[in-house]
Amino acid sequence: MSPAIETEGLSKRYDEEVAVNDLSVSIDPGTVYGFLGPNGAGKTTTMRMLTTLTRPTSGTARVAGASIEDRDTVTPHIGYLPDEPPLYDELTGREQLTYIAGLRDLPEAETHERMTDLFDRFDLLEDADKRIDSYSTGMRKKLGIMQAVIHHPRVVFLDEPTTGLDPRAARTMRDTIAELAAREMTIFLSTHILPVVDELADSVGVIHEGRLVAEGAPEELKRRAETGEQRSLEDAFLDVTHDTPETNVPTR
Ligand SMILES: Nc1ncnc2c1ncn2[C@@H]1O[C@H](COP(=O)(O)OP(=O)(O)OP(=O)(O)O)[C@@H](O)[C@H]1O
Repeated sequence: MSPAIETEGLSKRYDEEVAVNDLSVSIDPGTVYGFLGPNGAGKTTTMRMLTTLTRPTSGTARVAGASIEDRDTVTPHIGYLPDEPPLYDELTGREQLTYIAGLRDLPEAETHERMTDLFDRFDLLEDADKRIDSYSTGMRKKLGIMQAVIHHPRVVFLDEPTTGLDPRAARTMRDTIAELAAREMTIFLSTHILPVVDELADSVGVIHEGRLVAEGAPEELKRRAETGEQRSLEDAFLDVTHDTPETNVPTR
């Protein structure tokens, strides 16, 4: 079974700033991979390289079996929910999804069926025909994930998917992520919300100043290597990123 995501020495430099430094990971299909790191650690830059939106300075990566240099082969197999979902404010939610499904060459009947299911699941049926410029932040986020998965991609990249959602919507988002993973979708999940990672991730990578500083199952990261003592994922995160509890790392 070839990895869903595989990177080898992936690096991105902006002038003097090394945003991502020699990143090598291998992620199996059907895995939820929690990608953690403090602000400015290199998470978004990594996701932008893996989704072919920005080119690496050096190193290679394959996503869903194709090189990220081969944008046309990669993009049909991936979905991406960036921090700010790319939406057309003047469209309605339904028009936006129809447009995206059209770009993805999804047949009309399937589009209709999946759209109805997604609007229902995220409790947006009543708002489906309202213009996006009337949507709240949480509603935009919901529509953002809907358009990231409507074509049933093999690999989906989610940047802070639960931020801005109320508790019920956050629950729906977590349930949806778990369901997608059960359907063999690979989820690359970047978030600061450690309980979400703790609940969903099969594997966790921690990036700090562009480098991968820890990787393993959440349970492994929580177990102190030397003593076997259990600690929280928050403690583990703060430890490997050399922050202290005073540095205001959001955990909810
Ligand atoms: N277009 C750019 N030009 C210059 N520097 C950039 C650019 N994009 C990112 N950087 C820098 O690269 C580093 C990594 O940024 P990135 O956005 O990947 O971090 P992040 O882990 O996603 O952070 P956050 O959690 O705050 O979203 C930061 O120091 C940032 O200033």
